[in-house]
Amino acid sequence: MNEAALTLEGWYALHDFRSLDWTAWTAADDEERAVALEELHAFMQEWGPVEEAKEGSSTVYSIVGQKADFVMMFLRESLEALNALETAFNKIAFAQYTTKAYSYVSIVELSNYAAGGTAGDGSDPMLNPHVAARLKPILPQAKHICFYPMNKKRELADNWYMLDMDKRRELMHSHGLIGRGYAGKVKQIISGSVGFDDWEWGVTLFAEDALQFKKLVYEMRFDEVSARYGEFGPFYVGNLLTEESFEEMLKL
Ligand code: VOV
Repeated sequence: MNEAALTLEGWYALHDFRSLDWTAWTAADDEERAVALEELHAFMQEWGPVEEAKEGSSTVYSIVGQKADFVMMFLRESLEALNALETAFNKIAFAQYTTKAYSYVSIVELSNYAAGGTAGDGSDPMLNPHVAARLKPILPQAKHICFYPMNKKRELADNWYMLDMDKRRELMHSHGLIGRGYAGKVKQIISGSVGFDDWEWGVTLFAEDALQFKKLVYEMRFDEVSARYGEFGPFYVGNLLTEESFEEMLKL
């Protein structure tokens, strides 16, 4: 049997994409809208204490284009906690003015291809602050988000899972080098979703300049890992929503 890469897992992730039902929102009266906004505010107010307690991280971005209107991204300790969050959202009055657009379930993942950092000596990798910060990341309040799911190909001629460990490590090294060229411009969170969702990984990118998403993803297309083995799902791109800008977006 071929050697699987060892993976470390951190927080579970839910990307919860919703669309606004503008017909229902505009048909509601001022009081109904006020109640909905108040409950949305209360829902979002709970995110801060969770982050302070280091039990997770949360953020919300608008989505540009027709695939969705906004995405709430949650990182939590367990699938139960993610489940409780989506149910809690569904119960608030504001949710009645939204429809479900898409969702993605995964877990923040680090593999041992780039050996440095991932402990192989039996010690608890979470004791390494760099590893801990990667696996349980506080989501940056970057202006833009880009999310897409992806697979590594399993075709007869091009099968990632049939490559030996040394070859995969070599290819991932080159992948990492391209990524490093975007240090300070793009922050990536890679989450594994084999057994959890329809693709093998979720890729979440954050940047102050959205153009850097295009530059990075394009450059990576020429790297063998992506050029030969990458398969990509739908792309979602959007803008950071604060409580204020979220309300502004909903103002009639
Ligand atoms: C923003 C920069 C950036 C940087 C620095 C970076 C580096 C690295 C390193 C060092 C490693 C290996 C160790 C680990 O961390 O697991 C990875 C791992 C991974 N990556 Fe990456 N990646 C980036 C960015 C980055 C992008 C933009 C994509 C999407 C690919 C594209 O074509 O659209 C991606 C994908 C992945 C995936 C799916 C994995 C897991 C592969 C597996 O088979 O297990 N990644 N990645």
